Amino acid sequence: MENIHPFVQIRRELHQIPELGYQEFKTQAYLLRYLETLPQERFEIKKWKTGLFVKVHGTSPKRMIGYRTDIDGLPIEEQTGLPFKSQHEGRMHACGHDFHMSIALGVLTHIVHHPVQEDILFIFQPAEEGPGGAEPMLKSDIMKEWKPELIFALHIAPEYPVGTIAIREGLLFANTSELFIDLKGKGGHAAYPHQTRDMVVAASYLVTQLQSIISRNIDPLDSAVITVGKITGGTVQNIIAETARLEGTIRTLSPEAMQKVKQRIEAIIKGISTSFECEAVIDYGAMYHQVYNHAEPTRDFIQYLEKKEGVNVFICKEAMTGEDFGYMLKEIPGFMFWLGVASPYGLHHSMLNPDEKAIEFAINVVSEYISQI
Ligand SMILES: CC(=O)N[C@@H](CCC[C@H](N)C(=O)O)C(=O)O
Repeated sequence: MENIHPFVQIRRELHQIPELGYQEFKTQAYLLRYLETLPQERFEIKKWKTGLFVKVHGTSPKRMIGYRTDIDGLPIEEQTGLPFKSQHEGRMHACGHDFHMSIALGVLTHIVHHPVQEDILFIFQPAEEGPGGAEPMLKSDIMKEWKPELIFALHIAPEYPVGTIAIREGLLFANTSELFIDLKGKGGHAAYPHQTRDMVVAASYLVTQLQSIISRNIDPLDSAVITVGKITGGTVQNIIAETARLEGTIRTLSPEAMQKVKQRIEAIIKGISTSFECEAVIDYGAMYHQVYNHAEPTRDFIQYLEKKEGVNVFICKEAMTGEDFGYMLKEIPGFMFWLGVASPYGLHHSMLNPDEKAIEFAINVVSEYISQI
């Protein structure tokens, strides 16, 4: 029989029950059940919506250190065919939050059994993929009372091998904003387009015009992304569509570029509604502040990693991914890093299959880092 590492087993169990933001009821119950198996006098738990705060007591605390993990899954139908694949139809841990949680539980367990001087606050945060849990958790009464002086988090990185930690001082992840555009024209018979205002055609022009913002309005030495991930519209093949909806996301390397992109989107939408005689409504949904690693704690962490055997530290470029952990770093000094998990398929892919050896590696690296702070 295969000898499975206990936190790999936990990852596999969590992998089977992915839930969307603020619906993480089974996940929260799973985490609580696990915490019941540990010596209760060593920590305090406070529930926050579908998330949790767990404060592990230090031996003679002078400050509190925060370690945050996200807990939600994505609306993706898993295609890995793994024996422990998602049991929730149309839901998948395709961004590694199952890894993040099992690593956090592994570190928490280590700290419970090997007490450290400082109080350690484990933050199990819902809704990272949207609509965002970090900002409201930060503003909660619990975090006013339990406010760490240093905070950090990790994210799995399919493109790096196990053993690699990628990090940089300053900007790590982009500013993000969701983007929803509803178009309303006039439907009708497919054979009489002149009597209608076709929103499939309007939406098609709109998608290509949006891309011109990136190529013509953003400084080529700066960077921005507009991705339209979903288009819906119309009812059947021989009826002209009265409505269409675009769902997407905007990514920029600076808050200023985000403002510029939004101004241009609004100008383009005005043009579309004039030329296609339609109504157009924009909703920006959830916005995430950039993830900006503070210099001193990042340098300290890199120095710690460089001394540690078996760790390959890679100073990476910034990425256009978003993370609402950026809100926590806006208020509290700290950092985020990428953890190599060597998967041929990337984040948000239905075949994502990270190498589970990264779990034990990360538990060891993070536990030891906390122990030596
Ligand atoms: C690490 C990661 O993949 N994060 C997500 C965050 C999504 C924020 C929001 N729903 C948006 O799409 O703007 C990402 O897609 O980068």
